[in-house]
Amino acid sequence: MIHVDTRQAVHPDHARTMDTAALRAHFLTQGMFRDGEIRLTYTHYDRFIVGGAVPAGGHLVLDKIAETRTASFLERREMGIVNIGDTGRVQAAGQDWDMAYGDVLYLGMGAGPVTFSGAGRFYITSCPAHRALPSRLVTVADAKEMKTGATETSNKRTIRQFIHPLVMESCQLVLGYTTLEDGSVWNTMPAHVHDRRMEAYLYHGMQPQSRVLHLMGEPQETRHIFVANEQAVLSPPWSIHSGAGIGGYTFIWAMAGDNVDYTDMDFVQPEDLR
Ligand SMILES: O=C[C@H](O)[C@@H](O)CC(=O)C(=O)O
Ligand SMILES: [Zn+2]
Repeated sequence: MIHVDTRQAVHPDHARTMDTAALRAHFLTQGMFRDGEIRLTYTHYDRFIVGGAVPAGGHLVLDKIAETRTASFLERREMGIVNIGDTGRVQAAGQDWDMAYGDVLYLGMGAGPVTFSGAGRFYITSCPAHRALPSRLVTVADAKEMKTGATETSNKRTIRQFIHPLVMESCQLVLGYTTLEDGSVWNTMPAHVHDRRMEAYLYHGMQPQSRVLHLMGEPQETRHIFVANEQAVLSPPWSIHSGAGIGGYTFIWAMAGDNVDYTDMDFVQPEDLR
């Protein structure tokens, strides 16, 4: 069973009028990881898709969805998959890959139906592509690691870049994940925006009772969303995306847009946030 939820793009003038329920309905995705299901959210920001596939020992096939009106999901798209569960298998284009926890799989345009099996909890990201590039498994050892932040500023963390020009080629997709050091709580502070690219943050590795206070909105018009484990926030091009957690967490960041330049960010210092 494949379930797709569509989210329209929201103008920042509209977003600033929203109450908590409306902010959550437009920008938060909940319940993506359910046993035996593929659950996707299609956002009109850069036509990005995020979702979950939990085969729970069975097989799940992502072949096509009505929303793209293409013969196959990947006909004109590329995909990045992160396994946030136990070892599982992904099959596409006559190849199969065993994915351990934390591994990332890139599937190029035209790879055909995608089959998920095993004990994996697969986080799916996808965006339009303009040419077929080779599919590739990127393990944690292959990723580019970046240490940033400091204990004094409560934001010491490791950023791992997987689908990134320094590691491999993609069309639009840029993806990796960031893990907070014990006792550090803040991600992406100082905050930034990049109007050229939308972004999605999937928070995971959290205790069930824990929450991340995710910050969004224009830098001088911020709002917050309380996020639970395995929920994602869709970040519009005009929005900051930053957060502080009650306990430890990891978040998968994925972007699409005009460039694949990870360093292209317009920073906003804390004193300029409102
Ligand atoms: O555009 C890049 C993204 O927002 C993230 O990679 C930032 C991040 O992981 C962090 O600062 O912890
Ligand atoms: Zn960003």
